[in-house]
Amino acid sequence: MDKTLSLSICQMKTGNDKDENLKKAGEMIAAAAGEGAEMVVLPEVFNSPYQAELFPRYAEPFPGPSTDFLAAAACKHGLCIVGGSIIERDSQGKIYNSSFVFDERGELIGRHRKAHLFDIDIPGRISFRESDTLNAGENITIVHYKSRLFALMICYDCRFPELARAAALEGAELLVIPAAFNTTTGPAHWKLLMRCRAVDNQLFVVAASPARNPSASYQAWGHSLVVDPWGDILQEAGSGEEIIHARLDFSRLEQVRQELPLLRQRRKDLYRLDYKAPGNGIV
Ligand SMILES: NC(=O)CCC(=O)C(=O)O
Repeated sequence: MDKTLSLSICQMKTGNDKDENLKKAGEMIAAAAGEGAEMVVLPEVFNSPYQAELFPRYAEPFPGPSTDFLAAAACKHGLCIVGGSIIERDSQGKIYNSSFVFDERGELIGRHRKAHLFDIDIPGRISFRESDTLNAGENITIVHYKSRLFALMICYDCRFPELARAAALEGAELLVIPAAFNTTTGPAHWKLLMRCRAVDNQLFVVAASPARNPSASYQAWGHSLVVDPWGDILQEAGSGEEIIHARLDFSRLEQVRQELPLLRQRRKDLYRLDYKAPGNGIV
């Protein structure tokens, strides 16, 4: 079995025009494919502005224009696309922040609805309430791809270590996290959290941010990252639009887990994590 996975993160600048956002994503996916990516990861809410009051206006069903676009792009370039996230409207009219994953045949292989909604209030700095317009997802999401298991989380989900630990206990070797931290919490916590999740669970972390857009109401932090199971940063973007590439070598994960066998050394007689059985989120 091939022990490597070549992946790219498209740190794209998003704006108000959905068609333009899809066009930009298409160009960046094509460029990543040209570099040999087997998996391409887009940022959180890659097709619309990240602005809670606008979510209902940009929401769309599955299947819909954005997921059709992702499936077609995956098929055209013969790679797996983790389609960042979009605002998904279900058949009852409820909306979610959802990530859809398509394999190289354009088949849906996973969907994660953001489980922890981003509701924060740091006076004078940033206030955001996803729960004013969004519903929370109810599942831990693990996706099979090329004999590997990866967990899907969306942005604020990464702050909840139990979610990542549950995924690791279920065999995930990679956390894929479409995200959009901001210029208040980003410099303080972005890299720290991504490295912590990697080190706690001895797995790869791939975190995809939008590029900074000075005219947006929400200033994304950027700095998309790939972290290895030792906590080393394999790649980091700046704040502007760019594509970063990394080759994940899963023999490194085996080595770290063998040399420092944390997952086996847990004291299950002292503590225990209960969680709902994960799935691929496809209903
Ligand atoms: N989109 C989000 O969930 C933002 C999360 C964030 O910025 C944080 O600090 O957490």
